[in-house]
Amino acid sequence: MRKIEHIGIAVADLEKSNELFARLLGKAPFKTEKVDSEGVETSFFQVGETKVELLQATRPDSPIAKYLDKKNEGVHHIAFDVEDIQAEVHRLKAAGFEILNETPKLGADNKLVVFLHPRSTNGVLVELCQEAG
Ligand SMILES: CC[C@@H](C(=O)O)C(=O)SCCNC(=O)CCNC(=O)[C@H](O)C(C)(C)COP(=O)(O)OP(=O)(O)OC[C@H]1O[C@@H](n2cnc3c(N)ncnc32)[C@H](O)[C@@H]1OP(=O)(O)O
Ligand SMILES: [Co+2]
Repeated sequence: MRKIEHIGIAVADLEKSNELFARLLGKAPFKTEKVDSEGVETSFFQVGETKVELLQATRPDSPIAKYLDKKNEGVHHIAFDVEDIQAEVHRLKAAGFEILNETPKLGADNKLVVFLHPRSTNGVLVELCQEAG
């Protein structure tokens, strides 16, 4: 794991949260992107070497909609940048972590992504990211 690639924040209203985070960080998001496979619309703010990813649900069965049904807006996941995502999946599986998708899927910002179940990571949803190339 090389660095924190992004921190994912679940929000109810992306437009309002974009304004709030733009005021907080003193800059506009550098991109917005819909990821239909996850049922989310995202926006990204660059903060030094890492990013803040805001996520709004686009449909009721999205993980973000389900999360906000139970919890408040706030930190939803931490994403780590990895050099070889398949090697990390094998390493983490052997170390006893619960991998949610062993086959990496295409996420936002041209990244291949894998998630670890929060029940195996002290209650924190962990995402692994590798540049898709
Ligand atoms: C934009 C693409 C991508 C990127 O490129 O960056 C993204 O970031 S997409 C982000 C959205 N996608 C995901 O989150 C995919 C992975 N998540 C999942 O597969 C599911 O959300 C889950 C983690 C398996 C939970 O789903 P499910 O079991 O159906 O939900 P429950 O509501 O029943 O929760 C079970 C259990 O897990 C706790 N939980 C759920 N989400 C989180 C979370 N984000 N952080 C911490 N804990 C979480 C939930 O509270 C339940 O706990 P208990 O009540 O104690 O059982
Ligand atoms: Co993410």
